[in-house]
Amino acid sequence: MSDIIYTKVDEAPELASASFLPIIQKFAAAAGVSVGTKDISLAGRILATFPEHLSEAQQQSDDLAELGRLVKTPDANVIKLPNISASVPQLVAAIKELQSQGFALPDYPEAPQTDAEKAIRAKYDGIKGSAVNPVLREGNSDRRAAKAVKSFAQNNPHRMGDWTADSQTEVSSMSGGDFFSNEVSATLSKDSTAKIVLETAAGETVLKDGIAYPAGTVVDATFMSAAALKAFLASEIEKTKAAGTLFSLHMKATMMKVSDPIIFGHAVKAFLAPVFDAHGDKMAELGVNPNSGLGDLLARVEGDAAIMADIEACMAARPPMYMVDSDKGITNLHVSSDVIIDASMPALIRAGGKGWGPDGKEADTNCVIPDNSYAPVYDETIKFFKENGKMNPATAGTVQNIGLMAQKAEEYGSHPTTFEIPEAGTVKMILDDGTVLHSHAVEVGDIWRSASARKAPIEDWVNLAIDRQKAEGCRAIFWLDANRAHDAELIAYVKPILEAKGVANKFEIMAPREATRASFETITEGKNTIAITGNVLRDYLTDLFPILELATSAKMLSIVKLMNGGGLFETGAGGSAPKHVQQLVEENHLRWDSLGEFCALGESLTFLADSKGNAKARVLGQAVDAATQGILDHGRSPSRKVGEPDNRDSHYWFARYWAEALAAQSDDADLAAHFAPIAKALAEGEDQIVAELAAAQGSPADLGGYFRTDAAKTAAVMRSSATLNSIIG
Ligand SMILES: NC(=O)C1=CN([C@@H]2O[C@H](COP(=O)(O)OP(=O)(O)OC[C@H]3O[C@@H](n4cnc5c(N)ncnc54)[C@H](OP(=O)(O)O)[C@@H]3O)[C@@H](O)[C@H]2O)C=CC1
Ligand SMILES: O=C(O)CCC(=O)C(=O)O
Ligand SMILES: [Mg+2]
Repeated sequence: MSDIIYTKVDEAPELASASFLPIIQKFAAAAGVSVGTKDISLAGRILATFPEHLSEAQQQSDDLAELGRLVKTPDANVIKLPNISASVPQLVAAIKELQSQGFALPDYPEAPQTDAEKAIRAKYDGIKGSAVNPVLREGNSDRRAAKAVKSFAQNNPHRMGDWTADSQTEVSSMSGGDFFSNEVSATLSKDSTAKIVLETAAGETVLKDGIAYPAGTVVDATFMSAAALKAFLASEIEKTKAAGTLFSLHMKATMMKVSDPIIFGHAVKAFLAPVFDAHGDKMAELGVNPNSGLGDLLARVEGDAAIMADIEACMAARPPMYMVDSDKGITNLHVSSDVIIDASMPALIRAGGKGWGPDGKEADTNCVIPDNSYAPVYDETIKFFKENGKMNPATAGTVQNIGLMAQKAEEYGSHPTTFEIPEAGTVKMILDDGTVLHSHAVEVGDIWRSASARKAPIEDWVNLAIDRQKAEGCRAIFWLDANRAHDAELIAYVKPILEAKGVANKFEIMAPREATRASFETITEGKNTIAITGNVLRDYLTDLFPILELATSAKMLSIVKLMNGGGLFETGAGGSAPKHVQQLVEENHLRWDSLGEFCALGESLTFLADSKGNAKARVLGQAVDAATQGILDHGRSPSRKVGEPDNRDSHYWFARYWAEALAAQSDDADLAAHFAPIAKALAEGEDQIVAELAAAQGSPADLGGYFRTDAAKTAAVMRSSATLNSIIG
């Protein structure tokens, strides 16, 4: 195994790797540090899942499984780039592309009938949604802006949209019947095995059996009422129409891959209710599944003039929708993975509460977030900005995050225990000693789920928070709601640990809404605070605050201190930026900023130095930090516009600053001597390299694929300076 594993992913970050990884490998090799790759891309994971359909030469190892084992060992040192968490339409598109490239993969069975089809479907469903992060995240999360990155953002503040008190933008959530209001929770006093059953008039169905929980696990159960959700969505559509705002729905269909596509499907059905009423049977015949989105629906019914006419009439009568791409007519409801709440809400808030309408213009927006568990964070943020005006990134302090994440904590681990209820009855969660832990009366269509958080991760999370607060000395708040069942169980863990360590006075505990306001008040005063949160808020807040403070979460330091001693270094806190690929393909400009990769690389090398006593790795790591600082100080980050320096230029500058820092240091004479001529060659080649990189821009780029690009073509595009390549090798 290599000293450091750099993950092979998808889309923009993977394109960036084609340019950056050769530089990393070349520099690391000089210090005897090996940097290998493991493929966790969507295409790679599909290929690894179906060896029996592929020729021997086409077969691929299951790198994700291998990494899943590695992260449970103290040897893990993994740099994890963002990967696609695929919705069904993305998965289907990836399968199609691979088939066209000669891989005889089975189609995705939309409606599996035979056992063989069901088996294929089950395999594909394992690849769907957030299938990578939960496997690798065997530790809790520490996300923050590195000091250099934060001060750069303060000195070079990004543009923020204006917030006015009369903005009509709002967050709308259900008044009851949601996951929040139905939640019950208990902490298990001993090791237990549980089963989940549905009791109906006809008898008992086992939904899930043999769920093993160690003592101390916090086990929740809750459900969302389908009837309440339907009534809510119908009334929100009417309310939006009356208000003259844009209708928008914000979900996390990738990480909540079972529950949220169902809720998304309800919204598609509600928006097109008259069409489903008139043509429901015909649409079902055509294979329409509302959970797959409006995009898939339109593709299936486009040959039917009557349905199409009714859709057009219905859309005309509905409020205008918040658009993903108004030029291409892609709405919020086209694909469930297009609008992902952690990125979409902060972007809208940063823009002054504006979404893009079908006319391509900005407008106030009704942000529908059905469940109340976390919606108050966005609601309170919007209220705060309406009262106080937009935030000033030049003076604002920072909100760091310590997130409970390990071992599939909380909702993000709930997929195997989430069910769309087939028949009215009672769902019971029963322990092996006969105790009925939880029980809910449910109706057909309700979405019932159980989530859990284990004792060891919870304790590790509290201790991580104590360490972080000690290091920062700033305000620190546990975002826990004493009135929410799950949070009350967590508070019962948190308080005794803080007291035992004598640090209770350094921490506050507040419900998410109050914590949101307190945090904005704190950073508005230019001070810092630490948000200590559960898994979902970890995800939401590490986009919300960075996007407001730094313009993007891509620049964040994102460390996962693995519970068995290894290190996982995520690059940034955002995603794989599909729009950036589009731009590269159209005009050969990649605006992806690799600052997240730079930060992660520095941390990974330092971790290697600490964990393996590797002194050369420390020197390399310190030089990475100097290079990152150089990128910021000299404004070498990519520009958004074609013809201006892009991602490739930033890698040239990074290599140069890195080599210069290595040549200049005196801790390791061998490394200094090795890098002096490289630094010289990079400096002398500047004009040539910059010109070669600039010359490549402006015309379409051929990558030979989207989900599985052609390695040679991608390298040709991303390594377009022969002069730089000859220095890097
Ligand atoms: N950790 C992970 O593996 C994660 C994976 N994802 C996956 O990523 C995909 C896309 O997710 P999405 O929600 O659209 O969010 P993204 O974070 O990919 O993109 C949102 C926007 O943020 C900006 N942005 C993001 N990263 C960078 C960067 N490095 N440099 C410059 N700008 C950046 C871009 O703005 P602009 O267009 O204005 O340039 C981009 O369009 C999905 O498949 C999702 O599942 C999402 C989150 C985390
Ligand atoms: O795994 C995913 O799909 C998204 C992860 C994410 O958004 C995050 O961790 O911030
Ligand atoms: Mg996120």
